[in-house]
Amino acid sequence: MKIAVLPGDGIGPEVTREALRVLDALSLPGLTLFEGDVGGVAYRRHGHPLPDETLAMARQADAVLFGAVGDPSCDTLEAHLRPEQAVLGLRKDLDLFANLRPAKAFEGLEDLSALRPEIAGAIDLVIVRELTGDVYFGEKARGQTEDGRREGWDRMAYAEDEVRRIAHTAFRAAGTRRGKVTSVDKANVLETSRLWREVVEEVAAEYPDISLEHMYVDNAAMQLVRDPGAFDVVLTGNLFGDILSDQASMCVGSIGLLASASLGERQTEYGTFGLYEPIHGSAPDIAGKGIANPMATILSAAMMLRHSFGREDDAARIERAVAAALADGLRGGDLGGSDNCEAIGTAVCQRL
Ligand SMILES: NC(=O)C1=CN([C@@H]2O[C@H](COP(=O)(O)OP(=O)(O)OC[C@H]3O[C@@H](n4cnc5c(N)ncnc54)[C@H](O)[C@@H]3O)[C@@H](O)[C@H]2O)C=CC1
Ligand SMILES: CC(C)CC(=O)C(=O)O
Ligand SMILES: [Mg+2]
Repeated sequence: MKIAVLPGDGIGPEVTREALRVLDALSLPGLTLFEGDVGGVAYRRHGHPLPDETLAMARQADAVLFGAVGDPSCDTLEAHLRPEQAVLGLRKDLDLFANLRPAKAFEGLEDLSALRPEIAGAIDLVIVRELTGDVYFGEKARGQTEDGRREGWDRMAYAEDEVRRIAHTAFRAAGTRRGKVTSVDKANVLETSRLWREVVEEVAAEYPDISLEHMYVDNAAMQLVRDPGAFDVVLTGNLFGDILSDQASMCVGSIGLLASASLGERQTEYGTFGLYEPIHGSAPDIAGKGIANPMATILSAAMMLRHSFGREDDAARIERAVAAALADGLRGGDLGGSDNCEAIGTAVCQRL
């Protein structure tokens, strides 16, 4: 079982280190780790945020464990050299079109949610976000209007097959959960969304036992804080899913808690090839202080064991250990506490 470890920038290396300690504590047989440069650190060492050797390492692995990329000192670089291009490039190159972002209440954490405890306690949803299309990957440019004003544009588009495959992912996921898909779009305004809705309806016909509702993204943002417990599977595009998942994290308690799996169709001898990362970024404001919450990355490693290595028992062990650490009062700064990154990693290891 080969894992390409790509820690990246900012708090990426800090949280990845703790996830690796947890994996190490499980003493899994046959695990081999390879580490590669990615993001701003790769740009400085190799002149590119996603060097060829890193890409080759990811392609040859059975799974990728990714920290985060992003570095304010790179913000003025040409777009294709920005650190963020590394994660976008990996997702596209590896055809990881299905991004699963589960958000579930932790017992004892309801009071730390941005929502009232009785509302927060009911949250148990998964955002199924399309990850290789939409406005993130559309043609983009800067120019000038005819009357000389600066303008910038990004093309938003989805082809029907792109919508169809992510819709199947969502309906299959709903079949293993509470049987409900909420497809989130902006079909009252966007042509892209009108096609999205049409194709989702076609796919829904193949899943008669799953209920489907459509919701505009502005309403979805509101409903997510009004009654998050009403959502089961949220199916949406790249841009809307990015925004709604950060919002969902605060319904649970913190962005430092939400994990993700980015999957495609490629199968290895152990499971589905995937890339696993916390939903947060490189958090430059707290980087280097050792105070980031590594739980999102640790939970991403659990998702890796489940989806890429078929080790459900070990995945559940990690998830129980994280829940137990929270139940025992472990709190990073993001949750108003003072436990540092390493202490949280240690606490999770002790509860495996
Ligand atoms: N997948 C990736 O690599 C992502 C990269 N980014 C990049 O990260 C950089 C920073 O972006 P931001 O918008 O600030 O988002 P961010 O998610 O890095 O941080 C937002 C806020 O949440 C806090 N935070 C995030 N993760 C935390 C953790 N584990 N523990 C405690 N606090 C945590 C940060 O300190 C900050 O106040 C940018 O360059 C951005 O492009 C952003 C999101 C995802
Ligand atoms: C570089 C960004 C597109 C990454 C991000 O914000 C995300 O995937 O959540
Ligand atoms: Mg994001």
